[in-house]
Amino acid sequence: MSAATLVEGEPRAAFGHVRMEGVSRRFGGAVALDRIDLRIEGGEFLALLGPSGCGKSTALNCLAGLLPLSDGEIWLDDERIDGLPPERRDFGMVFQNYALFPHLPVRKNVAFGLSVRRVGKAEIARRVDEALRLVELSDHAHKLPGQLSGGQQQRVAIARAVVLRPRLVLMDEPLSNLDAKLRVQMRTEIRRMHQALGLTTVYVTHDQEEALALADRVVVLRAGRIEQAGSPEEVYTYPASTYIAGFMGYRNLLEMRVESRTDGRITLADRGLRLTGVPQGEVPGETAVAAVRPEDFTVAAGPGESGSAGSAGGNVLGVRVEVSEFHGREVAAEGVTGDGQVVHFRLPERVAPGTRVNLTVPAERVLVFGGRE
Ligand SMILES: Nc1ncnc2c1ncn2[C@@H]1O[C@H](COP(=O)(O)OP(=O)(O)OP(=O)(O)O)[C@@H](O)[C@H]1O
Repeated sequence: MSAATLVEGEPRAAFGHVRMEGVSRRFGGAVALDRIDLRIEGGEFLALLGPSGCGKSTALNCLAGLLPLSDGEIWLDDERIDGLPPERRDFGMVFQNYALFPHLPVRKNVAFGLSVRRVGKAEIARRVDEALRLVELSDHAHKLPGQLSGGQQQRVAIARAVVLRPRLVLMDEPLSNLDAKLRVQMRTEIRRMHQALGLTTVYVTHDQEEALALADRVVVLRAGRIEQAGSPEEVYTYPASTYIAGFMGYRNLLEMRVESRTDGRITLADRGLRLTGVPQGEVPGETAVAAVRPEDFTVAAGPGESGSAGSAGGNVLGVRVEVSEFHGREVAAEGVTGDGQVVHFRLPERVAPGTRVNLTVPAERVLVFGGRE
């Protein structure tokens, strides 16, 4: 199989791990990365996730050697590498803008790095053939980049990086210029290729779905610091803060007064709403934030009042539907409580604005955080 022969005779990961230790990067007075400690295991697929400006690209560029560090060190096993120029790190980069040579055909674009490294002609031909087969572009080898679609160009960029058998592949939002359908297709291809080649990969994205789908481990950055790191399942199920919860689909972040605490549960009340949920860590203050995913609300059958015990053994909220949007398999809805609190939820079908519904959500699906951060 082409994917296997591309790394024939080589270990799946050419090192044990890469470590960033206390890495900071400042631009003038602005701190883009603030004392990052991160260990990337050989063979793993790690996603750096966060909103625009949180420091993702800076972290990647520091790893690549394109940006010098303001503080800290980068190690590859026992070798300190932060002083090495990019070409001596032996890492491959894939950017969102492909950065292909427009005047060179696909084949020469992919061969370029090998020619620079003075690899023999026969060896170049063999490895380029394999890389093109891997990204399913063998039939397009003689075209110029301008004659290819965006997705095909991005596949050339990926082939060009992996053909060098880099120790680490660094990808900076490689799919962000593609349309939604192609993005999902390419995502699967990148995952498949990682499974076949086992190349250690660091992948920067602001798209939580992409990070969760691709990565073995997700590292969420906030203002230059690591806010949470864990498997996709961990970060999705147990977000460490309201910031992460907001990223992981907890669209309802309701700041409310703490009313009572009983063993393992906490009840919040405000604006005609009462919600009982599970505290996430310490919740010491008089106010807290209840985080609920829209899809965790279900529409209750009978009439009820906000705060009464629902059949789900949890919470009941009465809301007036303001907007309901058809999304194919489901209807996304926005409603308000009697006291004007906006709530996002799902409906089985579209309803007229003004319709009153009762929503229930079990207490286990309500995460309570110590405050909006
Ligand atoms: N060359 C630079 N000069 C000055 N400030 C910079 C420079 N590069 C980045 N920054 C600042 O550092 C911070 C982090 O930027 P970075 O590009 O790493 O964020 P990002 O998370 O990758 O964002 P995006 O998703 O928008 O690319 C931002 O506040 C940014 O304005």
